[in-house]
Amino acid sequence: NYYPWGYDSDNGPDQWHKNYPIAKGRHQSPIEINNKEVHYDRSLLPWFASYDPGAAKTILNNGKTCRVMFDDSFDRSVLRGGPLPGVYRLRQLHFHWGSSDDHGSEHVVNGVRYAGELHLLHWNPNYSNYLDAVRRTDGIAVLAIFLQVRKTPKPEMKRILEEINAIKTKGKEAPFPNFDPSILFPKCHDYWTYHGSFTTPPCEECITWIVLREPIMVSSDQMAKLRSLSKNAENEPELPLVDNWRPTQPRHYRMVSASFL
Ligand SMILES: CCCCNCc1ccc(S(N)(=O)=O)cc1
Ligand SMILES: [Zn+2]
Repeated sequence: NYYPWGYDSDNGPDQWHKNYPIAKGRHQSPIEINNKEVHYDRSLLPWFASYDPGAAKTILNNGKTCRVMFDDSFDRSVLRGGPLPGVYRLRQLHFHWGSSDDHGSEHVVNGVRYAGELHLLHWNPNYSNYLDAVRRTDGIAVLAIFLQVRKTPKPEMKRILEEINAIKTKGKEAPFPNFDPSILFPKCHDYWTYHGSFTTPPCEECITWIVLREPIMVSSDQMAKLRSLSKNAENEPELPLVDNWRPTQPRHYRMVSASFL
């Protein structure tokens, strides 16, 4: 009998491999990024995002995260440069967060956990579609940005957090027009990059990760807003949608390159 994966003890990250064997692969994400093991690669180029605000479509609570979907029917919003061989199309963005401000990110930097992590997912249009791209080692690129709690809220997060009330429960979706996610980027574009996987089932190892060194500052109230989402459907008992992060996975001699000294 089918039992959906999740983040609880009976269906959480330690159980995923039973239905998704790739979860025990050698190129899994997230990982711990330690300065001592990072390789400075001076050949790494800067990355560039050219996003069309008109590509933003809807915002959804899928019971696992809060996700904004974009029109990826052509090269309308793209990421290029950095470690990427060409342009990759923006398909969606989503978040991972904790049950309190002291944890919630998926990647961990020198032992530091952040309150959350924003993922912008892009796919390689050399492949016929997204599902084809997820079967390729160079199919997907995810730009990851840490959320750090400080007194000052990030005004650019307001637009997303205002929509939370419309998507409180699993399956709820609302229109989300005219949004350019690059307003969420930090000033500094320094990054680490390595080859890894989806951090949720099916855990395919198809992702070029681009993890920004500089976190964006959000307020504790803004994190509380994310935590006000529920993972249950409307007519079910309320279950808070929190701690939707996967613990770090073995690095297995993978090279983590840094674009900065
Ligand atoms: C075949 C279906 C592929 C899974 N598509 C959802 C998805 C997107 C992004 C991430 S993450 N957290 O690695 O960025 C996980 C799962
Ligand atoms: Zn993610």
